[in-house]
Amino acid sequence: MSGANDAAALALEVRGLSFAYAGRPALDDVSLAVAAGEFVVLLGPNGAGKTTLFSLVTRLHDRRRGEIRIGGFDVRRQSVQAHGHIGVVFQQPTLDLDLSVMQNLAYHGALHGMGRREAKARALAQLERVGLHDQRRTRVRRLSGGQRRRVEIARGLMHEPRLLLLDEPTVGLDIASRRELVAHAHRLCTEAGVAVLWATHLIDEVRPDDRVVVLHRGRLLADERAQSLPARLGVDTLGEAFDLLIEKQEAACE
Ligand SMILES: Nc1ncnc2c1ncn2[C@@H]1O[C@H](COP(=O)(O)OP(=O)(O)OP(=O)(O)O)[C@@H](O)[C@H]1O
Repeated sequence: MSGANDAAALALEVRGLSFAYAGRPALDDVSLAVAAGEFVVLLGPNGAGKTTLFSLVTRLHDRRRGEIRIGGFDVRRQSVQAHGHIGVVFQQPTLDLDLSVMQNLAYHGALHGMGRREAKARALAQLERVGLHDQRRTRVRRLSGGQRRRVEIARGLMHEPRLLLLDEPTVGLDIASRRELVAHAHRLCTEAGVAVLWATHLIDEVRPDDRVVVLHRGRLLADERAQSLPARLGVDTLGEAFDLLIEKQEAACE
């Protein structure tokens, strides 16, 4: 199939990506690949460029340098195929609070060209997966923050994407809800084969086995297993390793 080249095994491939807001660089020569079914943490402090990267992958912004492929498809030249393979949970919640859970999901299904019956079946399946089947008739306004996030994940998976992007999905949630959401995202990879790129600034969301990609001031500073990073940098914890990488980058920019 055209576009499904050697990179087809990769859910996401970003090569040499650079982007600036009105001349101010936000991403500088970023390259990164996420394999099918892989869980990757994109770790960076506020302003690192995480949301900008997601905006370029989803084509909210397009004036950039570099290459982006989703499931082997180029996001510019094969936009329909590429974006058919992607689900997104944005940093800012985007559910309609006055509609029920099911109505929100049905709306998403219609946007993706699903018939009503198909949309309903897919929505119910995803709600079952996130444990919100019983809440399907509840207005979103009445759900907790954690439940709303899970509705957004269910919505993002209705069209069965190969890649799910989550941009700081735990903002505003309590510790138990955060932990549950992280566990859920890992299950999506192992049980459903979805590749997940999880953007966060919170070190405690990273598990030792996770591959962690550190981004700061638009540059990739590390890309390796979380457990190997501290030893490589001669420190004890991932938090210290993260601080050290940021300090070095700050010093280099001065
Ligand atoms: N619309 C915009 N116009 C101008 N500059 C922007 C815009 N959006 C982001 N920036 C700048 O680009 C840089 C990267 O921001 P971005 O939002 O991508 O970072 P982030 O890692 O997602 O941060 P956060 O965790 O705070 O969301 C920052 O310096 C930010 O000020």
